[in-house]
Amino acid sequence: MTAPVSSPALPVQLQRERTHITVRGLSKAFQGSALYQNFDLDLPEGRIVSIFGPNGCGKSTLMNMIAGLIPVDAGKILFDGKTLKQTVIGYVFQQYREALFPWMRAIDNIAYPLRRAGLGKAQVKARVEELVSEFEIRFDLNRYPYELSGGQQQTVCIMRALAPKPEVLFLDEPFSALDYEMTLFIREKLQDVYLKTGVTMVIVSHDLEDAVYLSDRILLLTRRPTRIAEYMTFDMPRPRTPESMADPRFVAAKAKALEIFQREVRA
Ligand SMILES: Nc1ncnc2c1ncn2[C@@H]1O[C@H](COP(=O)(O)OP(=O)(O)OP(=O)(O)O)[C@@H](O)[C@H]1O
Repeated sequence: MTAPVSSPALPVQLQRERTHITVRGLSKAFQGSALYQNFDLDLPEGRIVSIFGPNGCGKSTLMNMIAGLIPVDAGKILFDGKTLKQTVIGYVFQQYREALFPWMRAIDNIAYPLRRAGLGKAQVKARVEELVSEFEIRFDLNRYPYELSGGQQQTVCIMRALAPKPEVLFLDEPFSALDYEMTLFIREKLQDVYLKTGVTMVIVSHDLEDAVYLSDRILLLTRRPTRIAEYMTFDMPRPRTPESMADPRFVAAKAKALEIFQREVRA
């Protein structure tokens, strides 16, 4: 029997892996200095991939080129054979405080992309209610962003990004502005959403623990001009919990990633 492709609860090795995003011949330079030269990458469908590497190696630039926020100098990026314009994506910014519209209640922030896409009142309401139930929201979404905690604001950002049912969710350092308690909370929410929807996720991370915890694959980058140092697979079963961090498989994966990272930093 063949395992279904989109069943994130199954261990990765039991599932067939399909490529979702294909990056070919990507080049990018800033002020004449090459960051990426003829860079190739495949990102799997229905998986969580973290991007990790030395400071300034181009983690955010890579994700932002794939998400269409930064133009490429050369190269081709396709989503299941389609262009970015033909693909629904979601994006979660690092600075949640600046990402939400302060003049809109949380609920209107979440509904914003749906209204922009022209959905009717009833459809918007139904989708927002679905998200509220998926996220098991227990705070008042009629509040304005400034009335919410950092973790609640980041939750609203993630709900807004997921509202149009994106094929890919991009997250740029989603935990870096959060304290540890909130980091654990948001990680759990992201994992829940992933288990429920199987959405492909790409996460840029500064923190090795974050990079390993949620991921099926960890993309370790070199110093610039940036290449792939290693594209690790981490197939520890889900759901992962804070206790998973003491699991020998987690400890070993983190140690391996750290070793590669240190090698690259010293290179
Ligand atoms: N708009 C820009 N103009 C000039 N240089 C840029 C620009 N954007 C990024 N860079 C340079 O490109 C390199 C990669 O930047 P990027 O932010 O992608 O790296 P990063 O790995 O995400 O960094 P960090 O670890 O510091 O978050 C850095 O050296 C940065 O200074």
